[in-house]
Amino acid sequence: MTEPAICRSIAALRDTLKPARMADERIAMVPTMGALHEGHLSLVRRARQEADRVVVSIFVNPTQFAPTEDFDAYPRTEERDVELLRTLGVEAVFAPSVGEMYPAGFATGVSVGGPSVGLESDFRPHFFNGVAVVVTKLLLAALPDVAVFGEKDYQQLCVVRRMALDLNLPTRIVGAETVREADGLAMSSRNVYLSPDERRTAALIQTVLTEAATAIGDGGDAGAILAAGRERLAAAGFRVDYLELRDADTLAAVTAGTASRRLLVAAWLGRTRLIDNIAV
Ligand SMILES: Nc1ncnc2c1ncn2[C@@H]1O[C@H](COP(=O)(O)OP(=O)(O)OP(=O)(O)O)[C@@H](O)[C@H]1O
Ligand SMILES: CC(C)(CO)[C@@H](O)C(=O)[O-]
Ligand code: BAL
Repeated sequence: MTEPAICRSIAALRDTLKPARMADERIAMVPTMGALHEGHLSLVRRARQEADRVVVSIFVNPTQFAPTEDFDAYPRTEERDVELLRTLGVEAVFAPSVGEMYPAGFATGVSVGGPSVGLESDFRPHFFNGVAVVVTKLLLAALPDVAVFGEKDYQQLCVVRRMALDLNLPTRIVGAETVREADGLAMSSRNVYLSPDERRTAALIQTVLTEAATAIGDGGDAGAILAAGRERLAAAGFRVDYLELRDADTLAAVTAGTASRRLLVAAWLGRTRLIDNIAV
């Protein structure tokens, strides 16, 4: 059991990490919005394999939520989160206030093109600007050697990779596999919004993804397969934002030269928006 240092300020985080840095130890960061589940914990375990010290950030970032979205309702369970992290040997938990991250008069943006175009951006146009600015700030606060992000948020992972490359950030970005419930539903902090009925239906997302990925991989007509997938989800009560096939590296449209493909989905079940993806 390690007692993680709870750092509320960037200065406190840097002080906490200083001895490790002076000793030339490797530092890994896992950025989260808290309400931790097994998916997050798998990222922490991965981070521990990659480095000597692990810092986990817990920050519900207001700039990636639209005014109509669930910033206020987003689950906040810091005490329980720290309890879970205690068992995993985490050096520091960075849990700043909004004021610490966004001082009065904050006026700077980070805007990423390329993989942020389309998909999530068509439905959450503010989202990647908010993610890009906060991830930049988190990485500059901790200056980790490695940062671990989940493939569950596949487009976010691609955007962060692009940004780290373009801005010469001194952090290697590592993607970690999606952790799923027994019925295949991707773990997500927002799954707690689902009613028992919706929770049962939610597993259909993974079924549709795997069946469509297999059919497309076998050479089927992607357009027809995706249309059938959208219809199947709609018939079960989902409101589908997108179910699309993209280049797995750039997230551009698939062409004859595309080396690897990824199928990505976002769909609403009642008031809960679920996302998932799969390699094809
Ligand atoms: N099931 C999962 N498997 C692996 N990584 C995950 C999983 N769920 C989330 N992550 C990763 O954890 C990090 C923090 O994500 P976040 O705190 O937003 O959790 P979340 O469960 O995705 O919540 P939300 O419901 O807000 O999408 C991200 O890199 C995200 O991709
Ligand atoms: C990367 C992140 C922590 C930035 O707020 C968030 O988008 C998330 O939890 O995936
Ligand atoms: N998991 C990504 C954070 C968000 O949806 O706001």
